Amino acid sequence: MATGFKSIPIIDISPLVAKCDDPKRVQDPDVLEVVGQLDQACREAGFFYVKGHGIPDSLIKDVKNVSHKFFDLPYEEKMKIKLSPAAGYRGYQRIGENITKGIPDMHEAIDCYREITPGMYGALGRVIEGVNQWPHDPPYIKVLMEEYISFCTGMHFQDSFSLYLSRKIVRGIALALGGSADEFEGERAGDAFWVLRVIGYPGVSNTNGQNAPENDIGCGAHTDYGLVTLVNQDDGITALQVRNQSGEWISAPPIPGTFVCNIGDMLKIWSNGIYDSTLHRVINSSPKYRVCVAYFYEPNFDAAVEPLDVCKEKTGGIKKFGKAVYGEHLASKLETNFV
Ligand SMILES: N=C(N)NCCCC[C@H](N)C(=O)O
Ligand SMILES: O=C(O)CCC(=O)C(=O)O
Ligand SMILES: [Fe+2]
Repeated sequence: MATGFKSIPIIDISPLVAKCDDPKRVQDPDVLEVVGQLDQACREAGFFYVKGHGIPDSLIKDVKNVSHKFFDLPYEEKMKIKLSPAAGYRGYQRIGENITKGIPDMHEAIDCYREITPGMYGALGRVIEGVNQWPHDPPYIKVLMEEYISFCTGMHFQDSFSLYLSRKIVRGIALALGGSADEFEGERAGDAFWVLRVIGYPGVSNTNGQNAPENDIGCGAHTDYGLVTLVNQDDGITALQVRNQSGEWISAPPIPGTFVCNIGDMLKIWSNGIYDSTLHRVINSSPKYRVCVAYFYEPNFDAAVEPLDVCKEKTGGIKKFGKAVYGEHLASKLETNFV
């Protein structure tokens, strides 16, 4: 549950990154220290910064630079990869196209999802079947984003997984909940779905006069849908805000070299509400155009999600949530996000 937190903690996860596959990790004091910090941050804010994550700083910067280059292109150029239901909701959405609680968001974006081939998940997967639409300009955007996705999700390297940042964080969270490290492997998230949103938020001076926005909300208050989100935001602009239990909006300013990490709806269910998917929103009140590359690490597309026994025991033995299917949750969001 989000408490009255006033700031968002910073966690150096390097011991977890280095040792999370070591069977002796549960006796390692450095790993246990990180696990304790994760537990506290997830209980109090549902948000934390991660440093010591191992993703090269140059790549973190390059994906933002290439995103700026894309959003700088003329509207007609960007519309060549227009998102549509027929394209599996993949591609470019113009400013105001994404709707949050009935209000158009003042952002533009490229939405990408892990590829779903026809029939892969039967009727459940149909809405999102398709391949990602990448622009031809800037030419290297596809390669760069795919490399970035590999670092976040995992890469097969000589028969074993390596560099899988999200999976490592989720392993730490599984231990923090009192479960085994592989609680979110197998049928739960062993074949994780993912989402990448390349997002652009106009600055206030860019939208004066004729293009005056209908509102100043870059992205309205929402929760994320899956397990954990890794937010890679532009340096120098404070725009992301997180709501605490007193209803105050706490800023999450960019801290160079870190990601902002937050809990999604499926982890709220699995944890039986011990961790909450905290409401957040984006308001870019700076004159500068802001980009954010948000990576969402999700359960298996067809995962049936219900409170873990270990979490139920900790919360009085009562299930606070019924069963949800991740793919259904995503589909219901897509229906209301794009009308
Ligand atoms: N895949 C994720 N999590 N996307 C987050 C988008 C949040 C805005 C959306 N209109 C909404 O209301 O959810
Ligand atoms: O732009 C940001 O900092 C966060 C974006 C976000 O919350 C989202 O896309 O779900
Ligand atoms: Fe979000």
